[in-house]
Formats: sequence, structure tokens, C-alpha cells
Amino acid sequence: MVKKRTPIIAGNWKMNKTANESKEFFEQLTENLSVDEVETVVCPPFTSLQMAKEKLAGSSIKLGAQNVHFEESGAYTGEVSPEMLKDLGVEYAIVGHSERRAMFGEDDGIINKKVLAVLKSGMKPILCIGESLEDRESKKTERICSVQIERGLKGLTDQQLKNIVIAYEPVWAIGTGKSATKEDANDTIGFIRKTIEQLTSKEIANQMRIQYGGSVKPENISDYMAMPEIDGALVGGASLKVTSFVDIVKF
Ligand SMILES: O=C(CO)COP(=O)(O)O
Repeated sequence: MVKKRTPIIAGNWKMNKTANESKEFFEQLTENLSVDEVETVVCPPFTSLQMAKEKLAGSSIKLGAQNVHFEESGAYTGEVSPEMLKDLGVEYAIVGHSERRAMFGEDDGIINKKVLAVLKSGMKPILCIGESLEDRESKKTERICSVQIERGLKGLTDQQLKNIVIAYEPVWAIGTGKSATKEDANDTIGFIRKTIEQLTSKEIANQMRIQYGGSVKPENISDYMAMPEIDGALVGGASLKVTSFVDIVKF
């Protein structure tokens, strides 16, 4: 199936793999994967970025970060600036992952600052949004997603909006093995696109790539990718093994 927008599949390793373990992964990955039709991004921990940069030299696989601070520099112990990531060859930064929202107190205001800082540095944000199980059961999925989108994209110019990727990750589907049905994911992503259209323009909404994330595996990726609104995936657990990540990218 030819997609309207270039598919983008990103692996989010979360807090997994030492630099040495990453070395082995990237050596095997570059031996086994070369696809141009799908933009492929790997987001290892900060401590593996230098290793990843060296191993991915000359490959079309891109590097992403899992988090970033919104200030350029200063007294922010333990934080990493957009410029530091850019300098390591990082092209994408995940912003607003539900684990950061839930465990590290990131709200939509902080997330919006991060989105703007990432764009300012010349990298592209992957802005994560999605509802909890409680929100879903009380039929608040659309409300939650539209608020997160509206606040996360606040103050962006049309040009900046063209460099954004959205990841719709329903919280109840992350790491649980319970994935959203392809119809459900497609409907919610369609709703998100409509919301973006209302906030910006039809042109911007139509070109924006929106991924699905939550228990994506080699066995279900082709179902999602066959849906017209779904432009890719943000993959957690199944991105940690070269074989399953390669099978996902080759869906
Ligand atoms: O959180 C995710 C990616 O950012 C999804 O994780 P899983 O693929 O492990 O469910």
C-alpha cells in the first residue's frame, strides 16, 4: 500500500541497554536493515547516543532522544539541552511521553516549552499524547487528546508545524500487551488530525505524520499500517531486539 505521507517508525528503548549492549544492537541493525520507504528512528538512552552516532554513520537510520530540557544551558543538574543532542547527530526528540507525564511531573506547559526548544534547535519533536484507561472508560479520549494537542502545539508557526510528528499512545496500551484495535487507533488518529486542522489548516493537518504507539509488534504492525490515518509507530518493548524491530520496519 502506498501511503500518502512517508511512514515513520521509531523505537523508544526507554531505560534499557548499556553503551556496550547498544554497540551490538547497532552493528546488527545496520547489517540487517536498509529501507528508504520508511523513515526509521532509534531513540536509545542518552548514554548510548555517542555510540549510536558512530555506528549509524553512513546509514539512513536516524537518531532520536527520549527526552530533552527546554533551556539552552545553565544550572539544571542532570538535564540535557537541545544543543547537546543536536551536536550528537540527534534529529528527533520524544516529548511528553506518558511515562514522563505520569512519573516526572511533566504537564502540557512544560511539554509545549520542550516542543518549541526542540524546533528552535533544528531537531524535530515527536509529541506524545494519549488517554488513560480511566479517561477512556469515561469516554474522555477525544477531550484529552484535543487538549493535549492544543496545549502542546501552542505558539508554533506554520513552518514549525511542518516539522512535528505526533504519537498517539493510549496509556492503557503501553507495555501491557493490550493494543488498540486498528479501527480504534485509526478513528482516534483521524479525530486528532481533524483537531489539528481546526487549529491550523487543512494543508498542515494533511501533511502531519501521526504514529500509533502501544504494544506494537511484528504481528500487528501491518494491520496498523494498512489504515489510512496511521503514518507509523512508536515502538517500546519490541524495538529492543534487532529481529523484531527489523520485522516491524519491514512491515
Ligand atoms: O511507550 C511506548 C513507546 O513510546 C510503547 O511501549 P510498548 O511498545 O512497550 O507498549
